Amino acid sequence: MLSLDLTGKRAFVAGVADDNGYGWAIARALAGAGASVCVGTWPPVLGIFQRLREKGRLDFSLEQGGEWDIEKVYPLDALYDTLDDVPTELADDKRYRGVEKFSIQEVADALEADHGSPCIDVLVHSLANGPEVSKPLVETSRAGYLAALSASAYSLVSMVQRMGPLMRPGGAVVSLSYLAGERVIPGYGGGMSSAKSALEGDTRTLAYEAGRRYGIRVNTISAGPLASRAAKAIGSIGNLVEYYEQNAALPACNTADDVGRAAAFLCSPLAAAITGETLHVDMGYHAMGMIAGDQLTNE
Ligand SMILES: NC(=O)c1ccc[n+]([C@@H]2O[C@H](COP(=O)([O-])OP(=O)(O)OC[C@H]3O[C@@H](n4cnc5c(N)ncnc54)[C@H](O)[C@@H]3O)[C@@H](O)[C@H]2O)c1
Repeated sequence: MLSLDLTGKRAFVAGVADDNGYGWAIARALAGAGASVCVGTWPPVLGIFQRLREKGRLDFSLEQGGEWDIEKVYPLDALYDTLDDVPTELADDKRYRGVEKFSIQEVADALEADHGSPCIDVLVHSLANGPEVSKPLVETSRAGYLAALSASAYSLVSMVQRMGPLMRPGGAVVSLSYLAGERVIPGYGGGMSSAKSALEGDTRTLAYEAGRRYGIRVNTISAGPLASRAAKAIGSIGNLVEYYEQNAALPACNTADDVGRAAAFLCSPLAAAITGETLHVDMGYHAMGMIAGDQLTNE
């Protein structure tokens, strides 16, 4: 039988702060396939994530039964490449108090110090941030647009640049994109649609460059809507889920675990020839050119 086996592999999943989002579902699927999983958590939500974990409020169950656990949580703010990029004002920000070594390079150094080099087989980028996401693009400020691109797209480039050297040949990178990068989704503003376009374009270029340099693959998953903490902050996510349930090719909305399993496949040897790809995991919604009428669904 073909098996999706990641035994003996280590994954670093950036963008995990609760058990609702895509990052968690991907971590769970990777662990279910046998990988050991480290996560990167944004400092402002690190304390709450650690408290949830200590109090046993995170669902560590595996789909096939049994439980998994996180190998190590690393604080990570993907806006900053090195310690020199961290603004001094952050020292006074109580959300960052007591948290150190959270720039991308410092996390790469910490991974190397903990596990040696090379030490990573799977690198997951499951994070995004756009301070003006609720503003239409046409009303977005330059600062808001660039902040969205910096947190949500350049962060992938920086992670591959700084963690690629820690990856074993045959390894794989996966990020999370959204249909707004290629089609108009009203309400997904603030330059976030531009950030997803950049993420998908960069996936192709990085597939070539990191493929030649480190022998790794780089893909992105364009996922359907999920009521994660980040998506709830944007609002109207419930309507979007309902819209997919009515109008996707398969009339349903994908689950977080659907995306988790697809990511685990992309990171496994089963996908050894797949790189530079944007894989839609959205019940085929992306393929629709016109929404389905009842007469078609009832046939
Ligand atoms: N939820 C959806 O409907 C949907 C659809 C398609 C794609 N996505 C993408 O999936 C990915 C994960 O999002 P999610 O919806 O699962 O929400 P989520 O809230 O679970 O994950 C987003 C994570 O990004 C982290 N983050 C924000 N700014 C950061 C920074 N500067 N440095 C490090 N981490 C930072 C947050 O703390 C959070 O843990 C994102 O790229 C998102 O755009 C989400």
